[in-house]
Amino acid sequence: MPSREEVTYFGAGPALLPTDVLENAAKALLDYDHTGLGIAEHSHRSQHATDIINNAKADLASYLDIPDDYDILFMQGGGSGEFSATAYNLVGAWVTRKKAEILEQLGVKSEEDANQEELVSALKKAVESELKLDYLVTGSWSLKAYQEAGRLLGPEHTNIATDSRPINDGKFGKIPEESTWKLSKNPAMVYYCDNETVDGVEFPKFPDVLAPKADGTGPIVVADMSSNILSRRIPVKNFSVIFFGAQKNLGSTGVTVVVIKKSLLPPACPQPSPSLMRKLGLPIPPVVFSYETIAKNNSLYNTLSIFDVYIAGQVLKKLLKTFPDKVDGQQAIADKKAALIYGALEAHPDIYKIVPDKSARSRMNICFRVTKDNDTDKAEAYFLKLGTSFGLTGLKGHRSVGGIRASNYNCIPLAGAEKLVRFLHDFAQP
Ligand SMILES: O=C(O)C(=O)[C@H](O)COP(=O)(O)O
Ligand SMILES: N[C@@H](CCC(=O)O)C(=O)O
Repeated sequence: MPSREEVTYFGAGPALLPTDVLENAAKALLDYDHTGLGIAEHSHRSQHATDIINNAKADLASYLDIPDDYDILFMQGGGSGEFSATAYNLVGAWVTRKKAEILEQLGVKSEEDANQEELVSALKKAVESELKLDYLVTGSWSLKAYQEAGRLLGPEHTNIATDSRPINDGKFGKIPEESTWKLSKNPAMVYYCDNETVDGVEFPKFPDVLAPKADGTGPIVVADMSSNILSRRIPVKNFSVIFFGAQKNLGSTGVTVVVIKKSLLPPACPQPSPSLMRKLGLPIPPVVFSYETIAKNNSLYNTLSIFDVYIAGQVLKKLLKTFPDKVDGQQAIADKKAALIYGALEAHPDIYKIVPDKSARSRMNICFRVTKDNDTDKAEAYFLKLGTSFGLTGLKGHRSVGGIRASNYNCIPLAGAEKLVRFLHDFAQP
């Protein structure tokens, strides 16, 4: 049986966690902070829990330079839960904005003062003719998010603003030119997945076409950063919502983080009443997916896994200690590891074929095929077997696409990436 030190695990998530964090967490499971009670046993209503949440929020804000006009929520339900939550909450916010516009047109101050029939009828008309959610479909996860929105709202309210497959032989692997995107007029949100884990595609930078204008106005941008958060600097100000599951670059499976602009929360933007949404034929989020409920309760509307927040908090403390220049320091290492691995693959084009186009290659999930003697299946099976025997594990591609995938998350040490690079060169020898 190999020891922890002998294995470099390149799985796509859950992923490696720092050993010292796990050692401390193991102790905290038995006795948290000399209280004689483990961290998973303490009440989520205790001061300990509140401190853990507040410290993790502050450290995340510091590490990523998240401005004060954003809130940070810890939620449950994973990435898939957020596919639904973003659609529910952003549609609610759209209705709130539209309602304010209509009330102004009607010349009344508040919803109560309006003629209800008139208001509902005008809103219904707006929903039918204008309500759209835009999706940039560049891989399996953004496709799933788009499909979920269609399931919840009806496909007539969703718009694929761009789809990578038609420009790449029916497969994901490229990001279409921004000039070809068909964005809707004032959509409830423009949604994209910054890094597609399954397909190895990452946006090289924030899309220019979505950037706010000089006066600060611009589209409402929502991004899934589940698999590349904390690995590079992001222009937080350009986003209305950023979400990510913890289990790749932040911590253990069990919490999903939402970074949300406060202007989407009360008092600036309260969600419409359930009865209004029902009259409009629009869905109402389950209360645990309501951002305003979670924000109002500082992520403790219901029982949260404080143990998972604790681990995320410990990882953040470690990152802040390791990188005085915060996420820029981590970015330099992530980029270096990715460049080394891609370099080794490119050195043997007869054996390795990198799946995505060079312009959209992910630094986090390096997807490639292996062929020897014209036999890909045999070569990949042998690659995985041999890799495992050298302690290089978790390299199998996602079951939907096959191939090999080396996930280069934060916790893969440089030495681990270098070991993979040596293996790639050795394996390529005749
Ligand atoms: O993006 C990925 O990669 C993921 O693994 C998803 O965020 C996972 O989603 P859930 O399984 O948490 O729904
Ligand atoms: N993030 C993992 C999980 C996928 C899954 O749920 O199948 C991956 O992309 O491989």
